[in-house]
Amino acid sequence: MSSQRPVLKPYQPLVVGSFGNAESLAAASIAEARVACDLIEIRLDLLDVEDILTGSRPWVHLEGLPLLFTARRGDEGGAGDLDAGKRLELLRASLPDAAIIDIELASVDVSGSLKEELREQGLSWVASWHDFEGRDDSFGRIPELAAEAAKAGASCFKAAVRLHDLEGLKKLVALQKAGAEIPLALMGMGPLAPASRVLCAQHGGVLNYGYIGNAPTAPGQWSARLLKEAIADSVGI
Ligand SMILES: O=C1C[C@@](O)(C(=O)O)C[C@@H](O)[C@@H]1O
Repeated sequence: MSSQRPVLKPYQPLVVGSFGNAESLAAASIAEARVACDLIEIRLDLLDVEDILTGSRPWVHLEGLPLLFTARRGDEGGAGDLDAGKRLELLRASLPDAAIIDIELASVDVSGSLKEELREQGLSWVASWHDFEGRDDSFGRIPELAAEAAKAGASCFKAAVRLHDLEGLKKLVALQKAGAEIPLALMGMGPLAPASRVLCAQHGGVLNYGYIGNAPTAPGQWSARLLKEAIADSVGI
């Protein structure tokens, strides 16, 4: 299976449906997923890693929707604290089914050989970055991190930042509106996450994450179906 590849363009907000556990992935139907999202994120770190490395493909029933594969590192919210070697092995195992790959900006240095394989296969990758604490300096860093992602060859820069107040929300939306040299996907986490996700989609956010099933993959995430409806109702207003 090699799924169709999404085209990332500002002002065409795509909704990404993610699964917080193996049960939610197993229970999802392609019909339900098509209603909820435009592409699916498979969080490899949240699944049975050894099974996947020995050939299991628990996402195969979702064939037909573009699949984005992520093997999240522990210090950016990943489960199991997988080392770089394991995360690379997981991503490699997913390549035949992948439409796009997620690599943390902080993992780019150890992902050289994978990046080379992606290039050979014409697969693009999203550079991601997370701040689960919501540090004061995060907003100021986003433009330089996006520039770094562009320089490393990413086709999109995605950052998720915990928001503490309305000022933070405004700063995040202003950054999304300003854009970057590559497509940008900003999103808040925490109680202000839902508001931030609709506003960022309205202001050019290309990838907008929600969950399918019974467990979010980030604090404050909407269900993908509701997020898709909210974005469809509000983009262009
Ligand atoms: O990087 C992201 C974004 C995310 O952290 C969110 O905030 O919705 C959810 C993760 O599953 C995904 O890999």
